[in-house]
Amino acid sequence: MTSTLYTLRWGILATGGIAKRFTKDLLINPTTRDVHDVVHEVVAAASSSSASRAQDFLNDLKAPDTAKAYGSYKELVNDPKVDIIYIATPHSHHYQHARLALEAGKHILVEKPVTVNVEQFTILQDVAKRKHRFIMEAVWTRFFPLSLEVVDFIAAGKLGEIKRVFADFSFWNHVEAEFGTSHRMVNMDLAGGALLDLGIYSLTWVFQALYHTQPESERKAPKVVSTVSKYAQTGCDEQTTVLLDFGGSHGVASTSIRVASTPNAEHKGSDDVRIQGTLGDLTVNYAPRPRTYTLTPASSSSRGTPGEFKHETKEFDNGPGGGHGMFWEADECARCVRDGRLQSDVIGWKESEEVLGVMDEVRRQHGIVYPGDLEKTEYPLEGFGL
Ligand SMILES: NC(=O)C1=CN([C@@H]2O[C@H](COP(=O)(O)OP(=O)(O)OC[C@H]3O[C@@H](n4cnc5c(N)ncnc54)[C@H](OP(=O)(O)O)[C@@H]3O)[C@@H](O)[C@H]2O)C=CC1
Ligand SMILES: O=C1OC[C@@H](O)[C@H](O)[C@H]1O
Repeated sequence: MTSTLYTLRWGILATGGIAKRFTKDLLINPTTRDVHDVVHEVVAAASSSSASRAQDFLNDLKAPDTAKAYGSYKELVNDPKVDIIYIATPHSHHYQHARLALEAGKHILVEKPVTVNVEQFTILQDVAKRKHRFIMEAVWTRFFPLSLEVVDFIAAGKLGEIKRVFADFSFWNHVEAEFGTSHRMVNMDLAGGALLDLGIYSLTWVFQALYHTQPESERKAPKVVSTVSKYAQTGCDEQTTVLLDFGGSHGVASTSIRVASTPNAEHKGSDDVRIQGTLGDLTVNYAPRPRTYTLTPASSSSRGTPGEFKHETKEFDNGPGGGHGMFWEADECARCVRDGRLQSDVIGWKESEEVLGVMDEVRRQHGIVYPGDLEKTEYPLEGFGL
């Protein structure tokens, strides 16, 4: 138990949608979520377009007056007051921006997916080791108390042997009208497509249940087959289903930007995640930002060993203190940096790499290649605002 309060000093790289949401969470007092060992300070933010955009961002969020606004990412990563950089640019740009921050000696939290392919992430790991700096992929879902409890429940064997996992994260959109061709969701120049943006959450649940719950030495990459429908206007994947075989246990990870389990705001379909073990079934209401899970034991008459749990739905507060739930991953960064760790156990480098490996394989199976320099590992490259 740490008795002193550790402060992690953040620099925010980019000022778009998720940067705003994450920074708002950083500014919430951790005691509102019963966290008493770490605290966060927003020291600076940078926009690639102008310092005034970064200043507006800080003002809108009511960041402390001392927070600096920069008009370039380079200035931000060279600010000696910043410990860690949160990289919130489109996925296409993560590798170049992560590299920029690491090379400047900063720890990094990189939005999902950490890079567009395994090759790029492998190089980031090498740089992090060389510089002795922390990197984590910002898969915030994994740090929700609900996720941690579900993973512990499965790892303790309480659901028996997990045989199947179905996980979906999808949006119900009129793709042509709402995303057109330039929105980052569909724009190949920004590594768009359902798989990397949303499907990563479906894969996260499959991996949480079938990979992370195994002892580290027994974790193995799954066999992968997949089907993809492409968006006619840009060629990105608009609907992807991946079958994963973990040595006889199956995962089905699906994603779509056309249809979803929430057709409209009032009416929701079934839960997004279903985990089936030999002792029972566990469903989770919503893949990225879970709030409830429901346990259903298998009928004891059909089993030698009945599960030691009852049918119940458990509800969690997924946004204490008025937040969105992104602060839990930030708390993990603070503890890892405080303790001199280069990676987290909750989403370590190997697991991010395996998930990315599945996405690489799906893209390989369907000939999806991001254009220009997006898949390259050379650094620095022109055109990334460096
Ligand atoms: N964890 C989560 O829940 C979510 C995660 N994400 C992830 O966050 C990342 C960013 O998504 P989001 O915030 O929605 O995206 P936005 O388009 O809202 O913001 C991206 C920001 O990146 C900067 N940027 C730098 N270069 C470019 C470029 N060439 N084109 C566009 N923007 C550029 C801009 O900031 P500036 O002008 O200040 O430099 C821009 O505002 C993605 O990787 C996505 O997967 C997104 C949504 C939710
Ligand atoms: O990470 C994400 O989760 C929520 C979605 O709104 C967003 O598009 C995606 O990037």
